Amino acid sequence: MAILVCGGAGYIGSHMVYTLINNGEDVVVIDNLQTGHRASVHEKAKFYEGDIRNTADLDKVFTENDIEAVIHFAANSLVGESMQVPLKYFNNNTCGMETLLEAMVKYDVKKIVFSSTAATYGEPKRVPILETDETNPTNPYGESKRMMEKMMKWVDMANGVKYVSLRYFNVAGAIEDGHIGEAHTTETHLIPIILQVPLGKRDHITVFGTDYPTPDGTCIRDYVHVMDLADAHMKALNYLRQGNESSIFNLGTGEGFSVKEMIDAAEKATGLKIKVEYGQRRAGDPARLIASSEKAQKILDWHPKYTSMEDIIKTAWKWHQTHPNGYED
Ligand SMILES: NC(=O)c1ccc[n+]([C@@H]2O[C@H](COP(=O)([O-])OP(=O)(O)OC[C@H]3O[C@@H](n4cnc5c(N)ncnc54)[C@H](O)[C@@H]3O)[C@@H](O)[C@H]2O)c1
Ligand SMILES: O=c1ccn([C@@H]2O[C@H](COP(=O)(O)OP(=O)(O)O[C@H]3O[C@H](CO)[C@@H](O)[C@H](O)[C@H]3O)[C@@H](O)[C@H]2O)c(=O)[nH]1
Repeated sequence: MAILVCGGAGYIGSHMVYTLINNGEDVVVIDNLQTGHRASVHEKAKFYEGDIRNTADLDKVFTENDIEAVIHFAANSLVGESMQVPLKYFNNNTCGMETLLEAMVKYDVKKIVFSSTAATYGEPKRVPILETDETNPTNPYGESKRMMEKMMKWVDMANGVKYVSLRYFNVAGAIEDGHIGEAHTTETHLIPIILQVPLGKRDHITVFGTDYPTPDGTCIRDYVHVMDLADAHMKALNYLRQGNESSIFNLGTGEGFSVKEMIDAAEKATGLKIKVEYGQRRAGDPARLIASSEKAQKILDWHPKYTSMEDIIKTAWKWHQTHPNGYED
């Protein structure tokens, strides 16, 4: 039987496909390539160019393959954009989940591992954030993902589709050998933007806000390596295979780093000076997001290998240096 990876041509999805294949799994990918890259998909995976909102595309995948479980990455995920065009997020993310779950029920597929996000929490009342803390999303992206979690809960109760929802904090880095990595045409993430400066693609990095209630005034985030994340998905899949109940897990390292600290770490990782300018806050940015991943540690036995920001950035740097134009190289 095969694992269906929805959005397997994207940044995190492509790392997941490699990890699954290295673990001896058969993999089928469906991706509409709106932000993904065909070249990022492992050659041993069976690839379908299709849209998860299209029932006919899903029928084809589920009838031509014996699918054991789904790992679901396919989504739009730009926080700022979601504030401008919320319906795009409710359509692709929330409606996409509806058609996918419909197909899973129809074809009797009873396991799903889902990409959720720290954005489901909104502005946290305390850090580190626990899975049982309140969810009050402050943007349509986080809201769409929270709605997707709730849909899975009801479909579990009605149809017995078991889920693991993984709430990622800030995903970063690339596979160690640097042959796949983060290649978003519209890049908003901090680490790739910082690295565009030493790559000569950007004159400086603008730090969004220096007046946050943090020790150096810049926002604090919990950065987790993409390969550690893929490892957590393998563990979540095996957790479902063992017949366990549906559950939600945070995925982060449990340690926060400020934007300034990340720029310092990037200077060390690249050995190059990075020009910085200080700007206004970006709307919707919480001051501090740090995960408690104790639940994932205890129940999934997940222990992230990467805890040094310099090491995480070194893997991203290797990818960007060898692929300055992403998959166009
Ligand atoms: N990158 C992060 O820091 C982060 C943090 C928390 C959660 N997430 C979540 O992880 C997932 C993957 O994120 P990413 O950074 O790899 O994004 P990405 O844009 O690189 O990957 C998403 C993939 O899904 C595909 N896709 C989108 N809509 C589709 C549809 N309707 N049908 C078929 N394919 C579709 C895209 O073409 C792309 O290949 C997303 O669900 C995102 O919300 C990401
Ligand atoms: O040019 C830049 C880009 C970012 N930042 C700051 O860097 C931090 C991290 O920003 P970014 O990399 O854009 O990540 P987040 O906005 O924290 O969001 C990511 O992490 C969330 C979980 O924490 C996920 O929900 C989102 O999908 C994912 O994009 C924030 O304080 C930004 O204000 C800058 O100062 N300058």
